[in-house]
Amino acid sequence: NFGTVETIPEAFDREYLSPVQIGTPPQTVNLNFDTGSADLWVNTNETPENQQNGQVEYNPTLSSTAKKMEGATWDITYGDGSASSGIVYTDVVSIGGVTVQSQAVESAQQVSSSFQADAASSGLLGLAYGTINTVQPVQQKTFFENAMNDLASPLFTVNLMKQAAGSYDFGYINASEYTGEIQYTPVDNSRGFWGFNPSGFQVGNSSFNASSWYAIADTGTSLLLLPSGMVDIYWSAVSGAKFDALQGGYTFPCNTTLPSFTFGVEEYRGVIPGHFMNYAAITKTTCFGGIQSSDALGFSIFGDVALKAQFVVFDGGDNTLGWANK
Ligand SMILES: CCNC(=O)c1c(-c2ccccc2)csc1NC(=O)CNCCc1c[nH]c2ccccc12
Repeated sequence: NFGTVETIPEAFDREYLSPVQIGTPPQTVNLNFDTGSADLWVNTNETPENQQNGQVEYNPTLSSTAKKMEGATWDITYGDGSASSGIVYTDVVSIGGVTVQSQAVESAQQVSSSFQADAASSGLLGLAYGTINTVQPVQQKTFFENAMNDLASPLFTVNLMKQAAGSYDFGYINASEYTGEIQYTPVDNSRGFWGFNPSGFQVGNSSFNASSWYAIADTGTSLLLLPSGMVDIYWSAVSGAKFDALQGGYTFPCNTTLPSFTFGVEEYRGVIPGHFMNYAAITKTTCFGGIQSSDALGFSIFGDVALKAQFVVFDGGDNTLGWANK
């Protein structure tokens, strides 16, 4: 079978939320689909009231198909320092008509401040490899891993848009969502991520700089995080841009016209329009850049700033990533 679900951007395209049905009768919660992690966790009736800000909850006691996974716990800390933890149920989970009968649904008994403040998001739905799922003592599979063998094709596609509704498709490739040919490239999943090797980069209409490095395709990270050498070259082409240690990255005058950023995947060239690199206004006149350094991380992250310019196929059958412009 196959299915599609819309995904809606929050302010600044900071994150994208999609409706998910959990339990019997179905309870719909809006979750952040995250190809950079592998836990499906959600605010529930067990989440402390003082750690919530109006989020819609999943209540397993109201679901006839919910089963507590005795003795199971989860505890996740993301690179930005945010964290959550709790206990585990299994229940029926459906996305866009694709149903998994027994999906591990992780109930949050603790969420850190950035999640507490995020009123629109009821949690995350991990789409990375289950090898980094945090449930103990028995590690759990992601929704996609559980659904994969029943899908027409063992893949899902990501079509994020700038300040507009996009979609996650499961089990099929919708040719109307991209232009040209899809460039497939092998995935390095040794760290549990959808890792790949870009082949170089280009700022605006300048020459292409061939280079090979390791990056991950991560819908759960907002920005495009790249080696500082590339980031410095990009921002040196923007008059008035500067590294602002207080803001923790490059800022630039909001009224500047920004150059595009092109990345290579083998022979393919993915183009990110210049205006995608304006992440958010800090003041009336100063804006924060969408391209920032990944040096502190040790690897690059193609987050939403890059992904919203592309149509990306996440193929769990042959462990490849497919890239196309749109
Ligand atoms: C900024 C979020 N991204 C990360 O922390 C991250 C890092 C990472 C590692 C070190 C320093 C900064 C980032 C590596 S892979 C990676 N990707 C993920 O961890 C993907 N999941 C992010 C979930 C997430 C963390 N904080 C949020 C706040 C709002 C919505 C979603 C989130």
